[in-house]
Amino acid sequence: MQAAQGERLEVLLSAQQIASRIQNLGKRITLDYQNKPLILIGILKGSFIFLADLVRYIDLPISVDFMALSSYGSSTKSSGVVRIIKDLDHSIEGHHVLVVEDIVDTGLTLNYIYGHVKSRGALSVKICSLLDKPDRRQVAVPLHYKGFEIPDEFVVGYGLDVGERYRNLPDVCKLVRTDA
Ligand SMILES: O=P(O)(O)OC[C@H]1O[C@H](OP(=O)(O)OP(=O)(O)O)[C@H](O)[C@@H]1O
Ligand SMILES: Nc1nc2[nH]cnc2c(=O)[nH]1
Repeated sequence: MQAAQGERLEVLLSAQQIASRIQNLGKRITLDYQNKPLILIGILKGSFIFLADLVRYIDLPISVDFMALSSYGSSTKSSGVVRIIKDLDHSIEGHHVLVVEDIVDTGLTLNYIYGHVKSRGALSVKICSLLDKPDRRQVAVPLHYKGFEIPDEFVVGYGLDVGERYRNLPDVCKLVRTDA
C-alpha cells in the first residue's frame, strides 16, 4: 500500500512473521484452556484483525465478545481515565476470560480493562497482546500471551491506525514522517 504524502512506511513485522507467531500463540492457548469455558474479549478497534486470525488457531469451543473505550484525546488517555462506550454483550460469570489487544503501550488502557473485567465474576482473566512496547509503560500490566516486543516507535497496520488510516496493511510498519 502506498503511504500518504509526507509519510513513509517501514516494515517492522511482516505478515508472514505475524502469522507464524499467531499460530504459535493459538496452539499454546489451546493447550492451556483444555476443558475450560473460554471467552475472548477483543478491544475495539485495533484488535479486530489479530482476534480474527487468533481464533482460527484456537481449537476449542470458545465464544467472542467485544469492548470499546472512549479516547477523548491524549490528555484524557494519559491520565488513565477512560470510559467504556461498548460494554460486554454477555455475562462472563463462570467463564475464563482472555482479553485480546493489539498493543500495550503505557498500559493505561489494559490496566483499566483488566480491573473492570476482573470485577465481573470470571473464573480467571488473562491478557493476550500482539505487540508490547515496554519502554513506554506507565503502569504494570500482566501480559500472559505476547506476540512481539517492539521498540518505542509509532506503528501502523494489521489493525493499528493513525487517524483511522492503515488498519488494513498486512504488515506492522513503522510510520515515518518525511515532511518534518
Ligand atoms: O497502553 P496504552 O497507552 O493505553 O495504549 C494502547 C491502546 O491504544 C490503542 O487504542 P486506540 O485508543 O488507538 O484505539 P483503537 O484501538 O480504536 O485504534 C490500542 O489499541 C490500545 O487499546
Ligand atoms: N497505531 C498505534 N496506536 C498506538 N497506541 C499506542 N501505541 C501505538 C502505536 O504505536 N501505534
